[in-house]
Amino acid sequence: MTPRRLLASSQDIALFDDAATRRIEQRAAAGRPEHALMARAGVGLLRLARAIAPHARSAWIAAGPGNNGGDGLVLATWLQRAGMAVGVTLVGHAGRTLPPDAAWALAEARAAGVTLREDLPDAATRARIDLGIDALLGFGQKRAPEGALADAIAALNGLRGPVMSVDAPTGLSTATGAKLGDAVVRATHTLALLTAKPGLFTGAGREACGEIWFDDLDVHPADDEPASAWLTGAGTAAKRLPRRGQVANKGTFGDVHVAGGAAGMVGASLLAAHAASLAGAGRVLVHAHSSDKGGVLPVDVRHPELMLRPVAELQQAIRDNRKATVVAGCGGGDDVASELPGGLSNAHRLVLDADALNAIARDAGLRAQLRARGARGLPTILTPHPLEAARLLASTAAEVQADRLAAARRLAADTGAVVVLKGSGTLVATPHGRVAVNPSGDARLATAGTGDVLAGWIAGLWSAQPATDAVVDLAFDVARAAAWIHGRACDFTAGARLPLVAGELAAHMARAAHSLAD
Ligand SMILES: NC(=O)C1=CN([C@@H]2O[C@H](COP(=O)(O)OP(=O)(O)OC[C@H]3O[C@@H](n4cnc5c(N)ncnc54)[C@H](OP(=O)(O)O)[C@@H]3O)[C@@H](O)[C@H]2O)[C@@H](O)CC1
Ligand SMILES: Nc1ncnc2c1ncn2[C@@H]1O[C@H](COP(=O)(O)OP(=O)(O)O)[C@@H](O)[C@H]1O
Ligand SMILES: [K+]
Repeated sequence: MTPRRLLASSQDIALFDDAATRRIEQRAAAGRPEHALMARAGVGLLRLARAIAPHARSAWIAAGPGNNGGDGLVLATWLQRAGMAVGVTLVGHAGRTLPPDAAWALAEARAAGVTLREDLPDAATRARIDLGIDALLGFGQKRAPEGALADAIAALNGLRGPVMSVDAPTGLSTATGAKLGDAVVRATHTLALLTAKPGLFTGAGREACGEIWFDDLDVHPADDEPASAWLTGAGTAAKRLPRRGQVANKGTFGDVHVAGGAAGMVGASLLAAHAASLAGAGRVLVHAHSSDKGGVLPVDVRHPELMLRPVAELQQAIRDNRKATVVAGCGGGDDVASELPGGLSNAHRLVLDADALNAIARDAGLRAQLRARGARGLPTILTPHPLEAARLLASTAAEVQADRLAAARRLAADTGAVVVLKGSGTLVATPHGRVAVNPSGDARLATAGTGDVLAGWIAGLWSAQPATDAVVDLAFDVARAAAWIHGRACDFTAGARLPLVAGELAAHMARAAHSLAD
């Protein structure tokens, strides 16, 4: 297999944590001649290096003390043989015994006449480098790079041309996507080797990696090892597009009730409601708290299909329609708390966002009710951003971000709900520990109200699904599909520099969904 780009995959991609990658590496090495895997890694690196810098005449490789450095040395040998001016800085080698594969790669580089040094290239030399290679540390890194490693990272980040990270950017945890310290390589391209690792796709990973490519070294890792997590592919989102059969009527696609919209925040509930209707719901009813206080419009004139109803009608409506989907908390304020006991007991499908999550974080009784729902087979999807997740976990946003996968898994297990942990590389986790990482979207979504649109889209898409699959599987799929379309909407805007305004997001999501159906 030649290296391939991962972020635009149609299929889900298996991700493997460090322990699983280690097992895969050991099994693969045992069945091959000595150094064959590392030699094969060098071929993949050469192919991508040629693709990203086809006219490069000089390359600088920063090679660390382990097998990641070994991969870089194999690449250095190939580039040297191809006639390129190649310089290698060996970082952290002094006083260490190299692992056998890396020692072999060093001997090969030396034999090929590669210039090996221990100091960094000076400024004048750096200005002439066409391609930088970060082969300092890969998935063996567990602590912050310091000293000579940090200096080499700074030198790589100061290059004017492309920088390719071997397997992972140095300074990034391949397991969690968190920065290990202050020094992190900011690559233009990263080639994941052998396995795709979750940390590349979430938290600080995307920013550090640049374009992410993958070469499985012909090992097919998923054959013998269960995936630790999955990267969502377009096919998963396409699979959940509602089918609108010829004889369907609006009842086929269900009702969504939106509970939220405190004074000054009515827009949040309308954003969610509009998204729910575009995503597929048959009818959408908005119960905004401010309407009871005389503050709401009798109609959303831009979206007159939305039915604006008093809050007082919500509980009865949920009891009367046992198939309704409820989304609570968007622009909720404190008032939404009073709707939660009834919603948690009776809503057939429940999406909880923003202030509904904050209310549950404050109230042990509501938390117990949430868990009891799951035990009764009633599915819930929670859509926290990191701070809301931290409140539910009695933790801090920084702790959540330090290991987003663990936080999402723990919250899902604690609550019995499917958890959508938002942010760069949104995660979707089930109570039994399944995790999907969303590859679409970028910081154009970092504007007020885009989370309300996501919650509403989830509810609308869910409402339109027939109840054929197991409840948790369906909730997991719907959340993954909605997150994928939400991110994909970025590609339907005018350009990369301007934000995606929440009021226009659902229409862009509809375009993204249509492009999937084509
Ligand atoms: N074998 C093969 O055939 C294949 C290998 N492959 C390649 O191997 C890479 C993994 O290699 P690896 O296990 O040797 O770990 P690597 O990331 O090079 O780190 C080296 C050592 O550095 C140390 N260290 C860590 N952090 C540090 C810090 N902050 N500051 C200072 N030191 C630090 C730490 O050792 P410690 O000091 O903890 O004893 C660590 O063990 C993988 O990413 C891929 O590129 C693949 O191509 C598949 C084929
Ligand atoms: N840098 C980013 N990359 C990808 N998605 C992002 C980024 N920043 C924000 N988002 C997405 O935008 C949405 C913001 O939601 P949220 O934080 O709840 O804001 P709000 O409450 O204002 O709606 C989430 O879906 C989040 O995943
Ligand atoms: K690296």
